[in-house]
Amino acid sequence: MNDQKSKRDEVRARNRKARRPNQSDTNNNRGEADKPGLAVRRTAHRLLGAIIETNTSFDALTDDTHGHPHYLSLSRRDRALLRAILMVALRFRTELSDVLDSFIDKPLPAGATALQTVLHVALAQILFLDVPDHSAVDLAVESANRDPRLKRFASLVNAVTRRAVRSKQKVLDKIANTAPRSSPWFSERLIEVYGAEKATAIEMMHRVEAPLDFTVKHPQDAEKWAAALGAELLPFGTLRRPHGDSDVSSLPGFDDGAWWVQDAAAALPAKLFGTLDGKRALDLCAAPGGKTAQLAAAGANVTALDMSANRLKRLNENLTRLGLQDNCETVVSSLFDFQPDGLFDAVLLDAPCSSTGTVRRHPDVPWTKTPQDISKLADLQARMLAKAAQFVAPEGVLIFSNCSLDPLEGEDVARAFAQAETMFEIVPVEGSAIAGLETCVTPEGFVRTTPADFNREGNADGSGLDGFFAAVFKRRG
Ligand SMILES: C[S@@+](CC[C@H](N)C(=O)[O-])C[C@H]1O[C@@H](n2cnc3c(N)ncnc32)[C@H](O)[C@@H]1O
Repeated sequence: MNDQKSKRDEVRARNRKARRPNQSDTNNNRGEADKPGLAVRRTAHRLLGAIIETNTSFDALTDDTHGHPHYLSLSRRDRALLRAILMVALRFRTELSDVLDSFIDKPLPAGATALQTVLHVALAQILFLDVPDHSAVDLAVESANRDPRLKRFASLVNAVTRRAVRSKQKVLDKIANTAPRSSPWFSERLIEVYGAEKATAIEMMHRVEAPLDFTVKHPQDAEKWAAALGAELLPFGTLRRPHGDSDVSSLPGFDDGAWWVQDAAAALPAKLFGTLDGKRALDLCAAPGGKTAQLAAAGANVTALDMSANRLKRLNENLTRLGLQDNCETVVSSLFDFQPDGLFDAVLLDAPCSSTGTVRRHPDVPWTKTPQDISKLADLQARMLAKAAQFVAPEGVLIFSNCSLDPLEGEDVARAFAQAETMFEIVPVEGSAIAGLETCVTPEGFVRTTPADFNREGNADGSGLDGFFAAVFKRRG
């Protein structure tokens, strides 16, 4: 448990970097501007409620163009505070519920979701963020007083939040010494798939913010850009910096198009093609384009297809910044409707998935996704893979990948494909193709990463990977 405690302390230290509330809070939330910091708390309540009650994704609600209107009405600084609050409130949702239960004599009334949300937002700030305790308490009580549904609970909110302030250290120690848990279905599924020990290691990593990883356009320049970015060059070519608040567009090399942000595990599938120079490559499900950029930078002539015009627009912007647009044509289409004028030497299907491999960055996933979503997505992926196979030239290579931790969306889809499609054979991945991550090659020759992999003793900031799956198939001649 000492290990857990030190990681826990690091989580707290890192989360404390979140900024203090903006005392000059200027926002358009009518009736809340009179009380500095109130609008951002009330928006946090609304958004957390939407995530939990209607399974709306955190990213959709906090999108800087299409996000929730109350989010868009906040200043830039308040948006950052709101995101920091929601991140910890979701990361530690189960633990916060336990704390709350231990503070009240009888359970909250049925349907008291709004009250629970106000309390979670307050506890998240008191326990995990560098926000003055009195602000967190006062603004929670004020929020309750201004909500007709919650007015009668204002004294309860006051009592619970003050108790959290008084017993903060004891509560944090208890959390540090308790095995991490997420939403019940998700935690149970991790144990079922990975066993209790690895599941705990994965959930421990889900408490910690992911580092910031970069892929460099020209691998021969990796050391130069590592020095310029203050990043570490990892054995498999990714540059890694501890997570920080820096705006990536202000980092050296951004304007030169020298690198792009991409988790180390997300960079693995495209590397498995080997030499691509001059080959015809098809990137199905391409946007926002991290893997398209890898294929284009490796010298392939890429066709990047995605059914989302908006996301392809972002892909085009990214490729233009990277100076790779001439190596790539884009197609807005569902892959099921795509009719290319020839076959491809290399086809990548980075399929839509439950994203359970990205919980470090998207702590809402265990609360917004369900086991039913996983089954539906696995069916869709199987159909997509069968379709993708039709675009592969004889002797061509097909790679199937996604960022789910669930083998229903990974290993099972790949195995079923290999059995059904006799024109294709599995090409077992060689450990040397992902040097430094050899243990992530499965006995069948697939790549399987989890956040508990690449765990470096004494370097929690530099540890971990997104959960990813990749399988390589070759079409017979
Ligand atoms: C996991 S994301 C791809 C990430 C991308 N490969 C990258 O590395 O940046 C999945 C993408 O699949 C696209 N998509 C979903 N269904 C599709 C379909 N039937 N045809 C084409 N694209 C689809 C989505 O719009 C989304 O952009």
